Amino acid sequence: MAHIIDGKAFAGGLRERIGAKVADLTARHGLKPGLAVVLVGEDPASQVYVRNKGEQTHAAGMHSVTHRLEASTTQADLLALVHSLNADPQIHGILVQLPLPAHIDSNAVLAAIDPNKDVDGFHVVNAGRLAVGLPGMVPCTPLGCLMLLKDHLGSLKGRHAVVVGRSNIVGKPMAQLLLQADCTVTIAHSRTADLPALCRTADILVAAVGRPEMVKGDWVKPGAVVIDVGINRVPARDPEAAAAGKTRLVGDVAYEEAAAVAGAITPVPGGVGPMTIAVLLLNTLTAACRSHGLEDELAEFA
Ligand SMILES: Nc1nc2c(c(=O)[nH]1)N[C@@H](CN(C=O)c1ccc(C(=O)N[C@@H](CCC(=O)O)C(=O)O)cc1)CN2
Repeated sequence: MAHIIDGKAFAGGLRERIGAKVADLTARHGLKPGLAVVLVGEDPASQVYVRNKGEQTHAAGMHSVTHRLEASTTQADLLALVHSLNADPQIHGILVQLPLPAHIDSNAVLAAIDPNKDVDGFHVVNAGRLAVGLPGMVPCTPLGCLMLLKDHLGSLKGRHAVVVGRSNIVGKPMAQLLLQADCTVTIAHSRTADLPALCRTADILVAAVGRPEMVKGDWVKPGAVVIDVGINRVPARDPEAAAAGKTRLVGDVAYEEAAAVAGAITPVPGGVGPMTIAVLLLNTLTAACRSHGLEDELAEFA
């Protein structure tokens, strides 16, 4: 049976270290990192994530501001808010929660965020910095996955990593990070020929496709490390509960089957998910330190 990679525990430890660093920075330099989160509309999952972001930012001793806007907010009003946050010296990180309502062009909004305050790492300038190996803001979920992998494996050098999924916010940055860590990287997707056979060649298999339990146990090479980025809500197992509308969370990996073959695996929930917000705090700390020429303070998080 595979080792279970406990992302929840790792994220808790990381948040504690960030909190200690924030207290230290505030005492020595009067610097209090500030994060602004913008939510448009009432998507229930987004409301939970945004509330958690606010609570965890506050718990880490940071300045936390949440802007909750109505679903009917115009793109022009949202852009005006982003511009005002870009100009606010108390705000070092800006995050616009996705998805945005359909009438808003997400790319236009992400492009309006100052790249140095783009703690999501979604701005094209940060995607470019990552691609060419320059310091920038790195998307939270892939960076969290990399941290879990390094914590479990140590060096990733020479390993074959297969990333299933080619999104701009997970698949592509994940592949870039694995490449920087000296992996041999293959990006696969729904049109990849014989996906199961390709996955079976992976020492590190990252599933980020958004399809419940798509990656089966016989897609996993014995001993491989499986990182499940998926968060899918499906009907509860119990038919009565399902009929009553109860749901459960599953990843993109058929967990039981894969855990029987893998060397290590992240569960859902409790694996990659909690890393997303912990790394958001780290990115906010990073943005704050860089804005004050205090990059050296970040050495312990490298
Ligand atoms: N602007 C952004 N929007 C979205 C992002 C993002 O990184 N930036 N990611 C996701 C949602 N997300 C954070 O925003 C997020 C998703 C999941 C978790 C998490 O801790 N998941 C738990 C389970 C939670 C549950 O019970 O529902 C887990 O996997 O253990 C945190 C943050 C989309 N939008």
